[in-house]
Order: sequence, then C-alpha cells, then structure tokens
Amino acid sequence: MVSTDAAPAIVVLTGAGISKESGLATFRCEGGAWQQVRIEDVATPEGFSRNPQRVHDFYNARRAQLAEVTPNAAHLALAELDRHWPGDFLLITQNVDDLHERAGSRRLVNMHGSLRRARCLGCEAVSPWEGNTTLDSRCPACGEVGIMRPDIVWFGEMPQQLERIYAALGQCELFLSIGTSGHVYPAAGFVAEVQGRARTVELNLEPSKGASLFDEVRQGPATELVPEFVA
Ligand SMILES: CC(C)NC(=O)[C@H](Cc1c[nH]c2ccccc12)NC(=O)[C@H](CCCC/N=C(/NCCC(=O)O)S[C@H]1O[C@H](COP(=O)(O)OP(=O)(O)OC[C@H]2O[C@@H](n3cnc4c(N)ncnc43)[C@H](O)[C@@H]2O)[C@@H](O)[C@H]1O)NC(=O)OCc1ccccc1
Repeated sequence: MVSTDAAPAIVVLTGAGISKESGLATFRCEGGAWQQVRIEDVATPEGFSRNPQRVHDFYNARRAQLAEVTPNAAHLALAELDRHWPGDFLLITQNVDDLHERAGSRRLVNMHGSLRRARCLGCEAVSPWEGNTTLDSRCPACGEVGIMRPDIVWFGEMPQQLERIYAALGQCELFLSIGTSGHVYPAAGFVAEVQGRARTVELNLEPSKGASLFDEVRQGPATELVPEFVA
C-alpha cells in the first residue's frame, strides 16, 4: 500500500483505539476511562493540587494494567514500518501506555507523556518509573520527597515535543490517523495542518469528529486495517 520508491515523509498519529484490542479501555467509548472518572479530578493540574492521592491512584492503576497487556498486530505493523522505512517517519501517540515502545517503535513521540515516567516538581527531572508514585516518592535526581507526579500531560498543559511534531507535520506527504476520535487539541488539529499538502488517511472503528477532513477514511478494527495498509 505504501511504496518505498521516492519514500514520502510519513507522519502517523495514534489514539486509544489502537490499544483497545490489547485490552486497554479507550476514553469516550462505552465503559471508557472518562465514563468512570471526571477529567477535572484526575487529568488537570487543579485536580492534582486538590487531591494528589486520588490522581496517584488513578495513574498507578493504569500503570499496573500495563503488565497484563501486550502490543497487538497494529502496534507491530507500525514498528515494522518504522524499522524499514527509508524516508522520514514519525509516530506521534496520544496514548500514555508503552505498547508502541514494546512493539519496537523508535521514531516515536509520546505527546501526552507516559505512564513509564515520573517528574519532580522541584528539580523538574523526568525519571523512568516502574511501581507506584505516592505522596512520599523520592526524586531519583534531587532526592527530594513528596513532590513527584506522573509525567503525563494534563488538560491545560502543553503537550511534549511540539516543535519536533510541527516540524514533521510541516514536511509530511502521508498523514495516517489511527484509533482517535479527534476531540482533543492540538492533536485533533493536525489533519487540518497538513491538508492540501499531504495525502491524509484515517483508519478507525467509526468516523472521527474530523473524518470529513481526510482524503480517505477506512472503518474497522486497527489490528486488521493497519497491517493491511502498511503491507
Ligand atoms: C476536551 C477538549 C475539547 N479539550 C482540549 O482539547 C484541551 C483544550 C483545548 C486546547 N485547544 C483547544 C481548541 C479547541 C477546544 C479546546 C482546546 N486541550 C488541552 O488542554 C491540551 C492538552 C490535552 C492533553 C490532555 N491529556 C490527555 N491524555 C493524558 C492523560 C491521560 O491519558 O489520562 S488527552 C487523552 O484524551 C484523548 C482521548 O482521545 P482518543 O485517544 O481519541 O480516545 P477516544 O476514546 O476519544 O476515541 C477512541 C477512538 O478509537 C476508535 N476505536 C475504538 N476501538 C478501535 C479499534 N479496535 N480499532 C480502531 N479504532 C478504534 C473509536 O472509534 C474512537 O474514535 C487522547 O488525547 C488522550 O491522550 N493542552 C493545550 O491545549 O495546551 C495549550 C496549547 C497551546 C498551544 C499549542 C499547544 C497547546
């Protein structure tokens, strides 16, 4: 589907839908994460200052879940494409799970952070993090206690590596969006950013909010559509 001669520059954007078939709930679908909790309480800086234990519990539970899931055929197909693509390639994920990394993706940006990292509110150091973050976690860099937070981008906070993202969008010739509903910005605005300059394709279980902006929309489960598209 994607011919290597001339190797156009590719940008791929993924959302929660790509990890659904690995067993991780999405946000807005039936039984999704945002059905169970209020975004304001767990995914905003205000929610963290109001009740940090609540937020630690929310992300500790999601981090623990990672041990029960594995990358699926869609994650693996994108890692394969990254490994062999001779042209520019960037995979931008909104997901905070580690399934793209575990599938072998390397040219990857976690624009909303990762459950596998924690940040110190004192020295701002970002450290790899296995177990739980708690009210008395110690910063591996400055040794301070009690000022660690999950390295997750909350609503109202600036996404990570935006410069690298917009540089790649600025020269991409194929923009592929997978498993995202197109509700959250700035990610939901990327297709408009490349429209008219790049070929744009959406692979999603149901059309996203921005589906009309894409040249091509294919509906179906990511584990079927993605391997077929990159084959
Ligand atoms: C709700 C929305 C209206 N609000 C925003 O967008 C806000 C405010 C805002 C900014 N600009 C705007 C413009 C207009 C309106 C509002 C705004 N944005 C922000 O606050 C952002 C920060 C937002 C990040 C928040 N953190 C997340 N995640 C980490 C936390 C956590 O994970 O706990 S967002 C979180 O929700 C989003 C969920 O969306 P999806 O991943 O798409 O999941 P969803 O469940 O919605 O959909 C799943 C899809 O998959 C499909 N699917 C399901 N199963 C399958 C399957 N099997 N196969 C294929 N597809 C499938 C379904 O059909 C569905 O379409 C993801 O981004 C996810 O990361 N920061 C910011 O703007 O900073 C300033 C700034 C200024 C200038 C330039 C840049 C920035």
